[in-house]
Amino acid sequence: MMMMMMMRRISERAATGFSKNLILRSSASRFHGESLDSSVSPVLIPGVHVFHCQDAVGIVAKLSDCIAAKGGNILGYDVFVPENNNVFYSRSEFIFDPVKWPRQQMSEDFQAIAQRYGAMNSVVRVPSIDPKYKIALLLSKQDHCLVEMLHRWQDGKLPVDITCVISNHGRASNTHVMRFLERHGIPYHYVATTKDNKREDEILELVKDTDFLVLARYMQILSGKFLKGYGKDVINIHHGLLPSFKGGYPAKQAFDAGVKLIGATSHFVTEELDAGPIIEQMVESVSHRDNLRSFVQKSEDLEKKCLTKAIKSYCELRVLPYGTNKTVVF
Ligand SMILES: Nc1nc2c(c(=O)[nH]1)N[C@@H](CN(C=O)c1ccc(C(=O)N[C@@H](CCC(=O)O)C(=O)O)cc1)CN2
Repeated sequence: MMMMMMMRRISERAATGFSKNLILRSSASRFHGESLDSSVSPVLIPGVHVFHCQDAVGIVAKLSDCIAAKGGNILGYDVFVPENNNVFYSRSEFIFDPVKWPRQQMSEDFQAIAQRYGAMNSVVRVPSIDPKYKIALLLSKQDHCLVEMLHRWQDGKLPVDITCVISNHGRASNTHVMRFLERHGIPYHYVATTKDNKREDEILELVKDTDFLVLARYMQILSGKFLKGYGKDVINIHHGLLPSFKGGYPAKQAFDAGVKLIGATSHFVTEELDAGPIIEQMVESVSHRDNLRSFVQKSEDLEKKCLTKAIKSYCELRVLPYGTNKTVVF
């Protein structure tokens, strides 16, 4: 539900669009097919479109015609039509000339098809024109997930704007994390919580302008009131292979259970703890030679990779709600 609100919100924002016909050479490419005019070869930029509607004949044709009619060239096209379930999902990657297909017109063209098919989701993004997703990161005491996300963000692998970091634990200003945040102008908000006061209203105020939230080992259970008040997607990383070992200390639960596979799970946050739609999972073998310390270390390594992959997929419009508690991840 929340993710659909998020997708719809992005779609609304995209529709109000960015009509700047910027030609950004940094992420542009030259189409090496037959050029329409040998004197001027257009600078083409990438776009992504995801679509989810009731299944019907001709949707792919309609969507591909929409792109081709404006001179766009489809580079990749994923379609999913589950059996016994009359729905259609697609994700297309294309390049186009923003002079020939202005950003606002692109939104209107896809919106017209979405209306024709009564689409549940239709979201288009042009990464080099549209603003990056704004996110806030929430964490508690451990910061290995935060550090990984900051490093991936710094090397450009996470195309987001980190508006702030919020934690219910304070951190000394001379730590690596705090120095990094200060260097990059990312505010750190220490919001101490107690069992009786989770200070959710203050957190809501701090995150009101974000597009989605990331819980990077945030050890407080968010209330349904908070999730409804925020109204957009919240992504969590659980250092266990859900649905096994929900709740606290999953690595110890797994160790005590004598498992031979441990894992990490990134999922959407719902009111019920560790029960939201799964986005990404990663696993690693363990054996009798492992101890609790190596379980925890391996879990943390998986956790970091799983979370950043999930966030990247989400930003690339690869993740769509499917049924009541699943996802399609293209
Ligand atoms: N509404 C939701 N909130 C949160 C979710 C979620 O799925 N739905 N995920 C958690 C993260 N998490 C596991 O990944 C988790 C966090 C906290 C606990 C827990 O038992 N917390 C204790 C307090 C522990 C402490 O203060 O150190 C509690 O709240 O009583 C279990 C699992 C984030 N929030």
